[in-house]
Parts: sequence; structure tokens; C-alpha cells
Amino acid sequence: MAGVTGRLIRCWCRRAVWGSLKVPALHLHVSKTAMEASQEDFENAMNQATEGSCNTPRPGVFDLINKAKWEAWNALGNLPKETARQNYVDLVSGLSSSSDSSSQGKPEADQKQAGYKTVVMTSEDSITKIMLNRPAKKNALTEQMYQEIILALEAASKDDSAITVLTGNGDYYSSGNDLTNFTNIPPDGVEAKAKNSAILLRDFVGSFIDFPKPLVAVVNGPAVGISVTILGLFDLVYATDRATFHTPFSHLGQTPEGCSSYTFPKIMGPAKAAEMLIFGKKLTAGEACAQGLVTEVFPDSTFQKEVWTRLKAYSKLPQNALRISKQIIRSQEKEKLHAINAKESSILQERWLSSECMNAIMNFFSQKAKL
Ligand SMILES: CCCCCC/C=C/C(=O)SCCNC(=O)CCNC(=O)[C@H](O)C(C)(C)COP(=O)(O)OP(=O)(O)OC[C@H]1O[C@@H](n2cnc3c(N)ncnc32)[C@H](O)[C@@H]1OP(=O)(O)O
Repeated sequence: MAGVTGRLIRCWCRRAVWGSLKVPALHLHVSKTAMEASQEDFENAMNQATEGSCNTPRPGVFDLINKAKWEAWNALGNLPKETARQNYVDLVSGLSSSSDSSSQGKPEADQKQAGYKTVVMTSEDSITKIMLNRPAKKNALTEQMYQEIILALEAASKDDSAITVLTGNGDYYSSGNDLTNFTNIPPDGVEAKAKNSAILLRDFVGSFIDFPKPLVAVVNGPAVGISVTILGLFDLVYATDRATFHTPFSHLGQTPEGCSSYTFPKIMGPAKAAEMLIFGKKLTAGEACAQGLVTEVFPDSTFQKEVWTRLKAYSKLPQNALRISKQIIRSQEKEKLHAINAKESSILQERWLSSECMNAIMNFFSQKAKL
């Protein structure tokens, strides 16, 4: 912790608390079919889609395993970012459908998808589950996690599942943005970092706005920050009675995102939304349900069993009807949501450069200030 604090204070002296966001050109050639692809192919494709072309030094001649991995990644060459992402999604989607056909007679088999490092993506019973997987850090969202969630949603939108679920591993749903995202300064400076982070935020929220199938949050514990705001973009939010919902943006010198400046007043009315988004009032699961942010609250002891039984029943409904109904509802205000997302992201880009925001983050790391 002393190291992190020292780094933050050094950053502050240079008027910055930002981490180096990798936004390289992304490159990938995928020539194998999903059935032919190995775990290593998925890892290389994921590296390419999230980190870009091979950007690490070649391992030493005796480091045979890492040298082979490096050579495979390096061999992928240079392709535009969108192509790299699309290739990755195609590879994963292909795996999902080919696995499904090869596992006929075992329809319940849990299809775990390879290549993700910070989330676990599985498909079972026509439900694709994306599980945040950093329990020791309360599922705080790193830049890599934002990228992997975007990729996972793209893959889920194309697989043959009826419903997609986002949940967390461990005692938290998510503690929101990982504050260490703000700790290193990239060579191109703090303003560039803020700009790249705003782009990542806009893309991340945009992938929830555009998601074409029913999207369900299984809120397995407390939720903070952006993990709360994006709930306004889900179709169902099921919560354990242990969950809390906290958006302490003013405490952090920040402002609402995830389209919550629009969805929260619409869901709960302007006064209750202001209490959460401006003054940082933390809601219990029962309160969040009474205000319409949560669909239903379950006792923690039976939470998983009850929720998954419910979702399995829903996933048997006709898939096209589910998808089309979702899209009719979303289409009413999709453009508006994108405009709000762009505006919120651009305001945050400025906020992240403010002394209020920098002080709040330093405070968290230096004093372990809890929300
Ligand atoms: C591309 C950028 C997009 C940005 C979008 C804008 C998003 C905004 C937000 O999401 S604002 C909300 C940010 N979140 C927070 O401020 C939460 C900070 N964390 C806490 O207050 C507490 O950790 C807690 C209340 C969530 C949990 O407290 P407790 O139960 O006592 O656990 P610990 O604090 O010991 O946590 C264990 C371990 O996890 C680390 N950790 C938890 N949350 C975060 C986080 N958000 N960022 C970084 N690290 C986090 C914590 O430091 C501990 O680490 P350690 O074991 O000490 O190494």
C-alpha cells in the first residue's frame, strides 16, 4: 500500500493520477475454425483484441513455453481494432455453436468459454452467464475487465442462448471502477489518459445499450458505482437481501455515468434519484426494489437456487419472441441513451482531471477510506 500511495503522490505532483491505458492498434488473423482452435489460440486472440499487437519483449531462449506463446501472439501481425474484436467474437461464437452440436444428448452441459482472464463466461440451459471474477478485490473493474465484458457481450449477442446474465464471484457483486485504473501516468500524458478512459467508458456502456437479448443482473452482494448505474439498462435485476446499492460519485469528485442521469430519475423519480446520484445515499436491496431499480429480492440462503430456477424457466420461452420484445422496448429510446452516454462520458473526462477527484482517490489508497 505504501508503494501505491507513494506512486499516487508522485502522480499528484505531476497533476495526474492516471494509469497507462493500452489503446494500441489491435491485430488478429483467425484462420482456424472454432473446433480447430486451441486454448492458446483463444488466449492469443484475446490478447490481440484487448491489448493489441504483441507488445512484450521476446522471452529468453530457454523460456520455451513463454517463447512459444510470444511467437504465436507475435505471428498474428497487424489488423485494425474492430477486425481483431470481430475475429475474437467469431472464434468464441463458433466454439459455442460447435460445442452445442457436439454435446447433443448432454444439453445441460456447462460450456465454459476459453480466453477470458477476468471474467468467467459459461453457457448452460440456453443461458449465457458472464461472471466477474476478481473476488479478492470485490470484483472492482479493471480496464481489462471492461474490455473483456464488451467482448463477452458481443459473443453472447451472437450465441444461441435466450438470456444473458451478469453476476459476481464471491461476496460482492462489484465495487465499481478499480481505483488503481487511475494510478500510472502514460507517456502521452494525463489528458490523453482521460480521453482514452472516456472512450472505454462510452464503449462499455454502449455495449449494454445495444445488447439485443434479455439481460439479467444476478446481484449476489453489494454493488458500487458503475455496477449500480448500468442496472438501469438491464431487463431484470434480481438481488440477494445482502446486496446494497451505492453510487458515491460526489464523494469521489465524480459524476453519474451508465445513463443513470436519465434512467434513475425515470425509474425512481427525480427526488430519490438525486439522493443516490448527487448525495450518495446507499440503498438496501429492499429500498432499491421499492424504488424500481431491483425487480425482486430473495433471501440470501436461497438466492442462487430461486433465481436460477426462475431463469431456467424463462429461458425456455420462444427465443425470437424474447429478443424481439426486448428490442421493441429498447428501440423507443436507444438513440437518446447513446447521446446521454456520450455526454456523461465527456463530463467525466473533465472531472477525472479535477483536484476533487484526485484527492478522493489518493484518500482511498493512503487512508484506506471506506465508502
Ligand atoms: C475506464 C474508466 C471508467 C470509469 C467509470 C466511472 C466509474 C465510477 C465508479 O465506479 S465509482 C465507485 C468506485 N469504487 C469505490 O470507490 C469503492 C472503493 N472500495 C471501498 O470503498 C471498499 O473496498 C469496499 C467498501 C468496496 C469494500 O470494503 P471491505 O469489505 O472492507 O474490503 P476491502 O476494502 O478490504 O477490499 C478488499 C480489497 O479490494 C480492494 N478494492 C475494493 N474495491 C476496490 C476498488 N473499487 N478499486 C480498487 N481496489 C479495490 C481493496 O483495496 C482491498 O485490496 P487489498 O486487499 O488491500 O490489496
